[in-house]
Amino acid sequence: NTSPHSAYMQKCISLAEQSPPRPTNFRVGAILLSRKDNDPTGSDDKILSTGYTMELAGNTHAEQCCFANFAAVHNVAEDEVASVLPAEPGRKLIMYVSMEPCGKRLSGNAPCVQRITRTRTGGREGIYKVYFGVKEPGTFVGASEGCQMLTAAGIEWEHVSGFEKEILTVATAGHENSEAEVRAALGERVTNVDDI
Ligand SMILES: Nc1nc(=O)c(N)c(NC[C@H](O)[C@H](O)[C@H](O)COP(=O)(O)O)[nH]1
Ligand SMILES: [Zn+2]
Repeated sequence: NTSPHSAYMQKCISLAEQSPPRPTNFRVGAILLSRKDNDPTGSDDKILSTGYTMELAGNTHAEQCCFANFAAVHNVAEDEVASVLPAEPGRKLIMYVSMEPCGKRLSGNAPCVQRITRTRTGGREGIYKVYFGVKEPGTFVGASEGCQMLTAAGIEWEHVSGFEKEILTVATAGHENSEAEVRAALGERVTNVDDI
């Protein structure tokens, strides 16, 4: 039985490729889905929403757009998305993102970890686990703390390896010296995922 992670990571990369290149952020893609418990191949997955950086007007992140798109379909604002996310017994909400959700944003806008954590308000289970393809490089905020913040919020996360170079190349396409940045980020990649 094959794991579905690689296929979803490749889908996140194709989503990220739709993002307009900018020197001031990363091009990222995100998928929100509902997965049946004990379904390791994701054979019964239900895709709920997708998003990519700047898909929606303004300085928007992939995860933010993913939530906003779902919220819009259910006639609520993005910050109310928790109230319309499905909460079905025997199923979990899972997010795939090409890059580690941000814990801080230079713009000061709400970071995506906060948006993910917010899905758990009102006693709702919300997002259960986040899969990402690469840690956020230090370009904008230095050492990223997204996954530590997810852990602190009781949200599981997992690094899906094998796509780092591709994800970083897409993410930094609008940057001054994308190649050097990718090389540096790959160099700074921790050898032991547990050190992430
Ligand atoms: N996970 C993630 N998804 C995105 O869609 C995106 N653009 C980033 N990027 C993280 C980076 O840290 C911020 O883009 C900079 O900190 C600038 O902040 P703004 O984006 O202007 O709020 N990270
Ligand atoms: Zn973000």
